[in-house]
Amino acid sequence: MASKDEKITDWVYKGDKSGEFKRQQSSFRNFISREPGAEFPPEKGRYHLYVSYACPWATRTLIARKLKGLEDIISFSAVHWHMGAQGWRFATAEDSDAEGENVIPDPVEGHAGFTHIRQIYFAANPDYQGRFTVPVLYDKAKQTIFDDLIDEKYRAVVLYPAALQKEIDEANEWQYDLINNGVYKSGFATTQAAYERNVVALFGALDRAEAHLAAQTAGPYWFGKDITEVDIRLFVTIIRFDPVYVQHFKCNLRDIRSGYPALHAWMRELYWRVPAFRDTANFLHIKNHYTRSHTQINPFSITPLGPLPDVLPLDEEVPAVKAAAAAKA
Ligand SMILES: N[C@@H](CCC(=O)N[C@@H](CS)C(=O)NCC(=O)O)C(=O)O
Repeated sequence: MASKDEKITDWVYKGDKSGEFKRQQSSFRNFISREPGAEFPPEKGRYHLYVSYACPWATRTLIARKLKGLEDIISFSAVHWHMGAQGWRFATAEDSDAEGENVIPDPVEGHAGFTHIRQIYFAANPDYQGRFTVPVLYDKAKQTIFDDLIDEKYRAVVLYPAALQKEIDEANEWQYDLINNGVYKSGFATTQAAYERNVVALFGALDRAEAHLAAQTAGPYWFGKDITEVDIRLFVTIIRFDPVYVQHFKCNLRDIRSGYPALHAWMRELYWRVPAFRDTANFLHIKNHYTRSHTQINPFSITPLGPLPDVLPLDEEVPAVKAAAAAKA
């Protein structure tokens, strides 16, 4: 946070006249490495991953963990979907509104009595002054944390192949700023100008993604036949787009299901045919978190029911798309 009197719920820094949301840089930048003598070597049971099913950044680590078969190596738990004045909190035995795999109190030894993610940050650094974000990777051996996950850490063989690294980096650069973060910059904007600038840029980037996928004939994924980091990073935003971002963050120039056929097909391919994507998409957490935590946007905390279903089946289209297809045939 920029200063001590900044609150968790101040998404735009006080005194920032631009009205623009600026996501902070992570400060615990540690890396697991196989190099001999590495400070953080890969080790079964040593690391615990804290996530929120609501958070796109956290969900991409869960997807990567599953795709790379790390489930027996790195344990995980998920926080409750509600983020209040103290930030993310752990679920308790009394919570009956947050179903999902491992939505549990802090399971790490030595963390008895921990109620919030912030306590893990302070245990790692009592003078920590930043935000308390997920995902967090906790190192039980060194009792320290990582709060910046996929960039380098999961970059091994499959998801970040050498032959594609340049193209992956290029795609990540515009997609991160304009799409992943673009929805937040649109939704958290506190001036009309900041909103319009960001929402127009967001849809320009979606058009670019749509054109790329429409031209991809080699396979269903971003680069054709193999899933890479780009699919993971883009998916976590696109899967939340219709259920949340269209209405909650006012990203409503179009929606995915009626306005972006290639993105829609790509997203559903991942969701319906690749368990790592479907199993980590928890719409209860996703919808409730945004609509009931951001009370500056939605003061009555009413969660819209639609659009229904959260994700259309592979062989179903919205009526307008069906009608257009019928007219063409
Ligand atoms: N450093 C993290 C940032 C992730 C992030 O911004 N997470 C958001 C939720 S989507 C969060 O936990 N925000 C809590 C806060 O800012 O108080 C990463 O890149 O992995």
